[in-house]
Amino acid sequence: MKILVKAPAKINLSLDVLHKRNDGYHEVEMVMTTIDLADHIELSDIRDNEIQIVSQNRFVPDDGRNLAYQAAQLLKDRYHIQKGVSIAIDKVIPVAAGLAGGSSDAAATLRGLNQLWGLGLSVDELADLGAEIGSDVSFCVYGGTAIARGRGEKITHLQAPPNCWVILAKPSIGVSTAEVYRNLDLNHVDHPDIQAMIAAIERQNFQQICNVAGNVLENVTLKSYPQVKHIKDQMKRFGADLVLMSGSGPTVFGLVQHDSRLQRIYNGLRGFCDQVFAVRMLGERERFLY
Ligand SMILES: C[C@@](CO)(OP(=O)(O)O)[C@H](O)COP(=O)(O)OP(=O)(O)OC[C@H]1O[C@@H](n2ccc(N)nc2=O)[C@H](O)[C@@H]1O
Ligand SMILES: Nc1ncnc2c1ncn2[C@@H]1O[C@H](COP(=O)(O)OP(=O)(O)O)[C@@H](O)[C@H]1O
Repeated sequence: MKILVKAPAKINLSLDVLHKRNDGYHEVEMVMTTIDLADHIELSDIRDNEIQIVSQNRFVPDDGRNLAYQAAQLLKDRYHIQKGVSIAIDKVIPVAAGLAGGSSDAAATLRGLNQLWGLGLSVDELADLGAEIGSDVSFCVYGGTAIARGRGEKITHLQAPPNCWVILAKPSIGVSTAEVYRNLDLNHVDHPDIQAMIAAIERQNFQQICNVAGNVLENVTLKSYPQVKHIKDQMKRFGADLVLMSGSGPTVFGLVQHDSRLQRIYNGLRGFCDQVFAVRMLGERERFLY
């Protein structure tokens, strides 16, 4: 049997880091939302009792380093599954981009194998398993829009932000999340107002969302990679309503409400940046509920 699952990327509308914890992780408070830029994953039964990763993308590991592999291994171990699976990843989300591509592949694999292997797990159980793989995996199991706390795995659902375009531009560098957190100096950060972001989403106030958005990791990545600053400046100049880096970067996203400005920003960015996407937020329309 074969199962197809969609693995959408996320952006962080706001990202705050509260403190460094004793376990080495950072306590965060983030507002995240899934966007219509997705990897497609095909899960197929195979004869041998093993996990195979198939991907055309040379940046995607095909062994135990792959987060989708880790998701399958976790389910096999926890539920004593004596079956094999082939995981074909059609990679659309740029790798090491701050868009949670690997985490979303892992989450999609958890959802898909739950079906393929008839495990009958609830979405909350899958999210708990996801937290064992990575901090962003629980959010990706649910999708939609949410506040993520703890190290990212404590999820509170929110309604979708008002409809708008999301323009993404990724410079041709990859960023290590661990390194960005390591270089963060919590004595010198401007904390975004997460409560104001939540209120703005609840009131469906697009302008207020743009006013209060912030990401404490942005300056860390900007310092090491001036290309990111250049993209930010250009996206602002072309007229995006909000311009912010997603997660640990280096992808920069712009929010735009009016269709008329979209083409201008997209074309302007394509002039000097290879990877540019214009997509919609998925909001809560495609929250995974099973
Ligand atoms: C920054 C964020 C924002 O959404 O996303 P990305 O930029 O990676 O997409 C996340 O916090 C990333 O989550 P994720 O990529 O799942 O992180 P993990 O694999 O769990 O951790 C990678 C490394 O980042 C650091 N880390 C991660 C999460 C956290 N709350 N504190 C940390 O200090 C740790 O050094 C850890 O070893
Ligand atoms: N399925 C996967 N897709 C992409 N990268 C993966 C995957 N599994 C593991 N990785 C590894 O995870 C690292 C982070 O990738 P990714 O999840 O795309 O970025 P980010 O953490 O910035 O959102 C990459 O360097 C890559 O080697």
